[in-house]
Amino acid sequence: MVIDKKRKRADGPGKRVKPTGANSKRQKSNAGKRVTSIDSLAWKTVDVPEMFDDAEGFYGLEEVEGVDIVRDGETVKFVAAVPESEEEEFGGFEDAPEEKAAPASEDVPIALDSTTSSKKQTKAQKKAAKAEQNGPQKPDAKAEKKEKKEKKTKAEPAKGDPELEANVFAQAADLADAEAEDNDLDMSEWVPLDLSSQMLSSIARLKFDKPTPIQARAIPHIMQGHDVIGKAATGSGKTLAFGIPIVESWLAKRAQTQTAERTGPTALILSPTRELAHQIADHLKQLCAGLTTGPYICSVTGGLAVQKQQRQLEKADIVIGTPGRMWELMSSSNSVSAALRGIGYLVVDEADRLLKDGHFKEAEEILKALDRTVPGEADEEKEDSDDEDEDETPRHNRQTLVFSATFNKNLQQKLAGKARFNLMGDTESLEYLLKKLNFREERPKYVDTNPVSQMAENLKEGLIQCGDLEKDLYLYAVLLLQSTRRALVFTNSINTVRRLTPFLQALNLPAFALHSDMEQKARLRSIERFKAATNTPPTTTPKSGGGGPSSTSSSSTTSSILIATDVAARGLDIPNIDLVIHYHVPRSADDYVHRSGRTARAQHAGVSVLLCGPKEAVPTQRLIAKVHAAAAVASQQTSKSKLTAAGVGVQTIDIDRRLVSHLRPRVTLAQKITETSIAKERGTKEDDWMRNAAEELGVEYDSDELEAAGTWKGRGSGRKAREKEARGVTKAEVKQWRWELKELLSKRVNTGVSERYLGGVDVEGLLRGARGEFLGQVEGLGL
Ligand SMILES: Nc1ncnc2c1ncn2[C@@H]1O[C@H](COP(=O)(O)OP(=O)(O)OP(=O)(O)O)[C@@H](O)[C@H]1O
Repeated sequence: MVIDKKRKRADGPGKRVKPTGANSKRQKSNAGKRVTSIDSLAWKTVDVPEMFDDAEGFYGLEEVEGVDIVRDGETVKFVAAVPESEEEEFGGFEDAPEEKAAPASEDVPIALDSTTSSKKQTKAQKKAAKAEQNGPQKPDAKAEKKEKKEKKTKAEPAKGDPELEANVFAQAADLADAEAEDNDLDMSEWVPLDLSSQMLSSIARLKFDKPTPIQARAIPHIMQGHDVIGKAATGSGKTLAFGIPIVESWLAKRAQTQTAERTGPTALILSPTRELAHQIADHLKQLCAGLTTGPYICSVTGGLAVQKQQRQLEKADIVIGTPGRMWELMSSSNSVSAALRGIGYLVVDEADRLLKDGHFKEAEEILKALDRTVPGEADEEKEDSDDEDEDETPRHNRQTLVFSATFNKNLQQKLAGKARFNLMGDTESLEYLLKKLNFREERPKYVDTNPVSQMAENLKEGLIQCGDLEKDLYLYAVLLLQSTRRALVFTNSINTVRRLTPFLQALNLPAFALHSDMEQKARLRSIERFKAATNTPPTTTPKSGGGGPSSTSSSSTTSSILIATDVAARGLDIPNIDLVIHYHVPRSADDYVHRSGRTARAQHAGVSVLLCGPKEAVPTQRLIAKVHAAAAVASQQTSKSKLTAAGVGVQTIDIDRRLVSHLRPRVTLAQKITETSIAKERGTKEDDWMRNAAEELGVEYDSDELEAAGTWKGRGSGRKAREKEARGVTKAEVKQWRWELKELLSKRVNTGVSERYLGGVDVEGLLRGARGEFLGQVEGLGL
């Protein structure tokens, strides 16, 4: 039957339907078919004889076969075979006559009667059951919420890319789901940043309902194509401030090319430390986890297999690397360098650190390689511009983004527009490197969200004065007194990390080490263990009649402790670090800011405590005053000179010395055990080394003789003597110390400190004078 016979249509070609049978009524068995709209039928163009080519009304004729035309009251329906791919989606006709049920069969998967397909039946039943569980209001509420959100976020489907369009709708639905789960996650504060709905959905999955100030201010500049220098307090979300626009750019590029084919890396992110590089990669992966298709992100750092990283680099869209390994790979492969010359973004994270500390040379080489003009690679425009002005005109088309919590002050003034970069002077300065970065714009956008303070808002700071040789004791006291989930202890030397870790472990504290001399895998393992440790304070076993820590594996309320050098000072974002202890005072104000910034991140609270020897206290107060003075003056509290003298911003903590003295016997035993084991280990290593050297020289090795010959009284001789003494300690003595320490740890320390702070102190018993001296309530560190 032809329903639209050879007629010319203004809105499209003519159509005719060839029904399967003469019966125009509902078919007896319509198994495998369904009612469908006329436009979604499988129309085929009809070959029209040449003679009709130009004839009025004879072009563009289409026909379709195998369609039943069914009269349904006053209307006509088209019933056609369903393509296989759609079978799963089909829900069955509501009005199908029950008695016409077709047998459920693989070959006839779609029946007019919903009861005939066991598969669909189960699906429908599940759906119904879910609806029942959710209650009748839920679907409507969800739809309402979704509609509201779509309006709010102005989510527009990407045009012209059906896959992306489908993704956008899927994401919008996911976003609604994510929101529904999270009750009222209102994402409206992200709207002014004009992000894609895919991106909004991914951010919603992270439960970040609003941008942080640095994100709100830096993202629009970056998305408008500017170079940006961003300064914001530690833990304020700088990673996503550059990460979101980079991923957005990748999504846009992919939508434009409409192909899965790679177009080379989009961004290179340089990080000063390996851990930070891995963390940035993880953070960006988390951001992209909500995308249907995300960029391939890889980290390129020292300490891990080069070959694997080379392979990953070949397919990477976003590369995060430390300068050393990055340069190693770039200098050994032209194709890697060539691919990176096409990046859209170069990010220098923790710029001020990256450019110091031995990274400078490699960073400079990388920058040179990125800007190198290679015959065949350079386009004419670039070559012309090189001729015109070699120094001033950037030879690339990338945006440069530089971020840190601290930037040198002169630089800030210069960036504020008072002067051009002055290249005379220290070549290893940040200024010099910024010049080397070869910004695309003459003046990059400078975004400073904390012009007066680099410290996190919710950070409390304290300083404890103690004897030079009492730092171990006070470290232990602070760890006991300050209830924490995770504590991070900073030292200035690798040897101190090596000593403090077993020292705290001997005291039953869960300590892990991190320093640059460790194998990379061990470094990552330490961080993982530190992170993995339970967040709930360890349980304590009350002992009868006394106050003090319990006999459980940990005698403090800290679930894990990381002892680290400054390798952990920058950028590391580990949740639930509530306490940072500066066992050694930081070397600079910036180091203080970054170390302390490992706590009180992302609006959480945290405490930073400095342990200062007698000579360290005054200069440290001054150093911290420097960090705080600007903020205090800005808030007009008092004059700058007064502030500096008073050491504003850090209060002195007076821990009751009687309490500390109660801990001394344990600390002394733990020190002896640790030092003996380190000395023995070192002695064995030294001994082996000397023996090998002697063997190579062909002389006889006699350790006593050699030692006597090499005896000197200079620097370090005291340590040598102590080590020698420690090496002489017998196994039985060490065993005895361990037993004594175990005994001490199993007894409660009668400190009188409130139960809250010493995990199970029998305060009431102490008040009744049950045992020992009651020292009064100590409210933690009083911070
Ligand atoms: N918009 C947001 N809302 C809530 N939390 C966020 C948001 N953006 C980032 N965060 C979280 O804040 C924490 C700190 O972010 P990030 O590590 O980027 O800080 P940072 O400014 O780079 O710190 P640092 O200067 O120490 O390197 C991270 O755990 C991150 O997941």
